[in-house]
Amino acid sequence: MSNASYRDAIFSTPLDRVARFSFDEQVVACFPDMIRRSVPGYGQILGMLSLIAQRHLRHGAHVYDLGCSLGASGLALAGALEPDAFRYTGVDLSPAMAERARQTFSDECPDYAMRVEEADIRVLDYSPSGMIILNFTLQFLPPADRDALLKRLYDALEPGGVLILSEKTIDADEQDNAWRVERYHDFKRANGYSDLEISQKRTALENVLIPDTLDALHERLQQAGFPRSVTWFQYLNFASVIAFKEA
Ligand SMILES: C[S@@+](CC[C@H](N)C(=O)[O-])C[C@H]1O[C@@H](n2cnc3c(N)ncnc32)[C@H](O)[C@@H]1O
Ligand SMILES: O=C(O)C(=O)C[C@]1(C(=O)O)C=C[C@@H](O)C=C1
Repeated sequence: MSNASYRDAIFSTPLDRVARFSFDEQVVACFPDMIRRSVPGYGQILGMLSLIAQRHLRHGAHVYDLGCSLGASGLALAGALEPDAFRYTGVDLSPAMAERARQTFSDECPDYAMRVEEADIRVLDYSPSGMIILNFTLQFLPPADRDALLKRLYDALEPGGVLILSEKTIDADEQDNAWRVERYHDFKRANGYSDLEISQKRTALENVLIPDTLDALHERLQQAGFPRSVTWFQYLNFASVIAFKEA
């Protein structure tokens, strides 16, 4: 597959039937553009990952990036840390994503220990890790599967390890939620998406991306065993949380 990246125009023409959103070849081909124009603060979240790693990661520790897509988090870490500072495993269920992430790492950071596994993160046999990144992935799992996964990740973390959980969120208050969603649509319009694209993408994501409230995310983390979790980033209906395992 080519490593070229295209502008996201998937929902730009009227579709008779909008199919359920999936991470297929068409999405892979424009994913960097799609996520940058669709997730408020995406670049800032990536930039902060390496600063968090510098503070919390033991030298040479293992890092998981679950639902790694094209490996943007891994590239951000490799861009800021020395090759012996960490070992990285990206995991993605989409064959097209995993294949391209693998290619990107061998092209862009051949001196770093970067692996990509094509697997379902719900059934993976986890190795001990110092840091686990779940960037906009938990939201795509059926809600009933989320607590069990977080518990397994807590168990896989070494003492003092951290989990970074970034998600699209929903507000419990209907009026607050409506305001955030409307401003999010303004954000998308300002990034060049038309009303048609916004509306068809919304339909495609229905029952595929099921957001939790920020409170529910903290609750899930606590249930999983984490004694402490902190919201370190929020921009409209997108947020990132860090959860700490006891040292
Ligand atoms: C929004 S993308 C993640 C973006 C990526 N973390 C980043 O920062 O660029 C969600 C990814 O999760 C993957 N995914 C969804 N369900 C999965 C599962 N059960 N196991 C592994 N990967 C999964 C999808 O294939 C997709 O690539
Ligand atoms: O476009 C949207 O409405 C989104 O929710 C953005 C979002 C996400 O949050 O994961 C949805 C699908 C793509 O993976 C990229 C970004």
